Amino acid sequence: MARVVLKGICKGALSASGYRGPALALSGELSCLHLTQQTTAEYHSVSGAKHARKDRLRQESKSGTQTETQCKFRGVNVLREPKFNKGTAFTLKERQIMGIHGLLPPVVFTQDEQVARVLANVRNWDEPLEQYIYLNGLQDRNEKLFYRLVSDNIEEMAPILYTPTVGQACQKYGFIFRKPRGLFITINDLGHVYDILCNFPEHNIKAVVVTDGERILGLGDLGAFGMGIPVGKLSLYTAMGGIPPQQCLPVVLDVGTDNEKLLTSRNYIGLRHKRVRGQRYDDLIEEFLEAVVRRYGQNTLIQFEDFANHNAFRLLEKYQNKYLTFNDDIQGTASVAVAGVIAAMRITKTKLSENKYLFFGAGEAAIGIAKLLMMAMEEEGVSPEEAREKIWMVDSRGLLTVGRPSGGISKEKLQFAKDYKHMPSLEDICREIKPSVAIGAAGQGGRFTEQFIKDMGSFNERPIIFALSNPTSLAECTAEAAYVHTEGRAVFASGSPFDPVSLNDQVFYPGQGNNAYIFPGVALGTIVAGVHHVTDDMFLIASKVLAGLVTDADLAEGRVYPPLSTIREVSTQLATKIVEYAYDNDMAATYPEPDDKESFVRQHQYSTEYESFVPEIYSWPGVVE
Ligand SMILES: NC(=O)C1=CN([C@@H]2O[C@H](COP(=O)(O)OP(=O)(O)OC[C@H]3O[C@@H](n4cnc5c(N)ncnc54)[C@H](OP(=O)(O)O)[C@@H]3O)[C@@H](O)[C@H]2O)C=CC1
Ligand SMILES: CC(=O)C(=O)O
Ligand SMILES: [Mg+2]
Repeated sequence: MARVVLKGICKGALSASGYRGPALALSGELSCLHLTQQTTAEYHSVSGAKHARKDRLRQESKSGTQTETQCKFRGVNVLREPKFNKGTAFTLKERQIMGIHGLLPPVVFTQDEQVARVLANVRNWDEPLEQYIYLNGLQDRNEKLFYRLVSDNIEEMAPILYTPTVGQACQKYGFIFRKPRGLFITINDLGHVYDILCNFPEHNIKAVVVTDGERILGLGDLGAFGMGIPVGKLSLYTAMGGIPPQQCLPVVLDVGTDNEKLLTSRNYIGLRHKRVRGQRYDDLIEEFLEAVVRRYGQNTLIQFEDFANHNAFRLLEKYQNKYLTFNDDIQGTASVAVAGVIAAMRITKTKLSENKYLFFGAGEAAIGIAKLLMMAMEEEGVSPEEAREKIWMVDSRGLLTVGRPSGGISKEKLQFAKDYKHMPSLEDICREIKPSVAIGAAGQGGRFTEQFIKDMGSFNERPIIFALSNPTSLAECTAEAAYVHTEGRAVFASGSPFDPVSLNDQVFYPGQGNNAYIFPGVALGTIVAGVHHVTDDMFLIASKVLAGLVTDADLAEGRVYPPLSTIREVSTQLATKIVEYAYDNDMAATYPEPDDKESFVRQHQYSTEYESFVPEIYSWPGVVE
């Protein structure tokens, strides 16, 4: 059996310089030591002894830039492992070397040809949910092809993998469940959470998205079915932000559900009891966070997603300075909405502080937006009191007022409560306040009625109307309604995508005011810089960068966000600014500080290009194939 010490192993991936890795058997027991091209994608921040060892190993190798992945798969297992499988794109030589010759049809396709085929397949399905299932299957078979398809066709794929279809997928998660993805950690696992994390096959996790499933989009408590959300968000981490999929971990914390329909459904896949609340719930959260840090290091980003209001705010307050964590529904949403408003100011030619804001909804999204708006207004030079005065909020009981007759008011709401008469009707409030900006985030579909929109149009030359609730069915109004009832004068954005609207020979392109414009970039920036915690400043920076990327041509078409097709570049720019901010403010733990932050960010991004599995030895002089 021929054994060689390889200098370079992966054709095209390694220069032949200086590698002193393990010997590679070239005969029957071939184990392919595969060095990926995510060269500097390992972080120098401390993330456990194991990773420190890897870092040392890497520094010792002269190239100093190679990540190594021990690929123990050969034979049919190569085809079964989505991160290595190339399907019909394996070359003849690779098929022979890896013992898969004959297991595939003889044709060898390029990745481009494969993309054309899978795209046609997606389009062949009539129903978005069928397309979702097909895409999940592809992700489970051939990860690079999946991400290439999604990244190259993001405007078409995002509504399938994300809102609105992901909402439908969550509602039917038990029915469409094929193969597990991520970790299901239950309240019964208290005391053993770390052990469960150790069961996850990937070891270099940098980003966790976690939900307890209690407020999935605007669809309410979906319990363990909520897993579709972390899975979908993390697909966007990769497709939109370029964070490698092997560094991403979706988690559902299953503490039960209060959704009676699910509790009695045969298809329900979670714990069949009411939600556990109180101390045991808090213990699970605490143990989970500690276990993540113990397993993957302090600089692991943990995104809280779709927790119910009563937990979201208090958990954010409790943990935001202790862990590298943020709440996407509060902070990510705030950032994208404020970006949209900043961009819209170029249309209305006003300052933020010259506007009056009416929020329909006073929950995570609305309060988060209002607080960030205040920060942005204060940067314009107004006092906190003056900024606060501009903000009016409506919840399920009507206008937020200090003197509410019963039930009190939460501390988050109190800061925006007005000393004003009780007013229950949104339309009446709108007519009384005469806002220039209306932001819907109440999960109550259609509540921006024709009258409401017309009223907004009567007070303002260019009314700003954001219907941010998800999924589409819960949007406060459609794009068409916003444009039609204002004769095309509305500046409109929505949380879920709407098609362009033609009106009087003009086409309007509604913006998608969704936190997906923010979380992939902010996550990428915080991870690569190795920051200890995420600050509100970072979200305001992200707002300003995002708004700055909106061109005059975008605005002329009615867009207050850059086209989604540019999202990878948007995320890269966001991440670059976050990295710059982190170094400028002594928050970065990744050393040495890179001179060129943008290329530093780009070096960490995932490539969907297939790599060769042909050991470089085959190109050495004198080696007979
Ligand atoms: N576009 C985006 O990126 C995002 C969109 N969202 C969407 O925003 C919506 C709300 O999410 P979130 O803020 O987290 O949820 P919360 O549960 O925290 O807040 C919902 C708010 O809506 C209010 N509300 C409910 N029913 C009514 C009603 N009939 N009239 C007036 N107000 C009402 C609630 O009032 P009360 O306080 O009295 O209960 C509460 O203040 C969801 O649809 C979600 O999908 C969320 C995050 C991101
Ligand atoms: C977009 C999002 O995070 C939500 O609707 O909850
Ligand atoms: Mg959410």
